[in-house]
Amino acid sequence: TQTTRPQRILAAVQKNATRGDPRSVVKAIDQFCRHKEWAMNVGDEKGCILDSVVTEVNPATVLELGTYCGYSTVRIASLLPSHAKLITLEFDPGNAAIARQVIAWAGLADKIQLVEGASGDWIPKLKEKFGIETFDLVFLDHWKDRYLPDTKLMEECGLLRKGSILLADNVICPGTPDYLEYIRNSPRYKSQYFKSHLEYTKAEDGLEKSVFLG
Ligand SMILES: Cc1ccc(Cc2cc(O)c(O)c(C(=O)NC/C=C/[C@H]3O[C@@H](n4cnc5c(N)ncnc54)[C@H](O)[C@@H]3O)c2)cc1
Ligand SMILES: [Mg+2]
Repeated sequence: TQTTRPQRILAAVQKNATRGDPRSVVKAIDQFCRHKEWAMNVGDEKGCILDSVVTEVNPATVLELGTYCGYSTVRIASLLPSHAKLITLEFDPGNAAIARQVIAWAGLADKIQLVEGASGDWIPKLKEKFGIETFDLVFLDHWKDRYLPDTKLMEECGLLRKGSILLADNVICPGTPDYLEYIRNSPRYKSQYFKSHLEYTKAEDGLEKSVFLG
């Protein structure tokens, strides 16, 4: 019977990556997606920008919207300080199941809380459920029409503090026009665009980094 793309990604990790070595998991997925089968991971080029933002922010609390197979989850968590926690939301059960195994292979299960459910349902519950005050860093990489409503929801739920960083993937391709318009024109954010390319291709894409000003 036919496997799914996430299942093929997990197989590539289990075949080519070293257990407990997050960077080898990242490398195995990038190799597979570059040479065998494209997939919507943030990828290595934008991944290096992601790494630099994570290293600069050195966050104690991270929220990721849209786990998919766990590529960026593992990439971010591999750079976090020991006490830091990453919560990642994924509503597709198949993707969540694969991501859990990718995260386990990387040896990062104790740093990552994968929540199976929709961002709109879960963002209002994160404080009470996980004892989170605010997030130091949010990585947005889920359905592009959810970036804006979920950002407004995070504001309303008091999950952002002065200095919280939002990092959004795909602001050019597929594109998130309503989010960009809002975040670039809001007096409550200071934004910066990092030009790059759509993962594993030559098409333009980029990350938008925004600081919440309170
Ligand atoms: C035209 C065109 C099409 C596609 C591309 C290529 C391209 C390149 C990229 O980097 C991309 O990130 C994407 C993209 O569409 N990403 C969507 C990612 C979804 C994952 O997140 C999950 N999810 C989606 N909404 C939610 C939600 N509310 N709560 C919880 N999980 C959610 C889904 O279950 C998936 O696991 C596409 C480029 C150009
Ligand atoms: Mg993306």
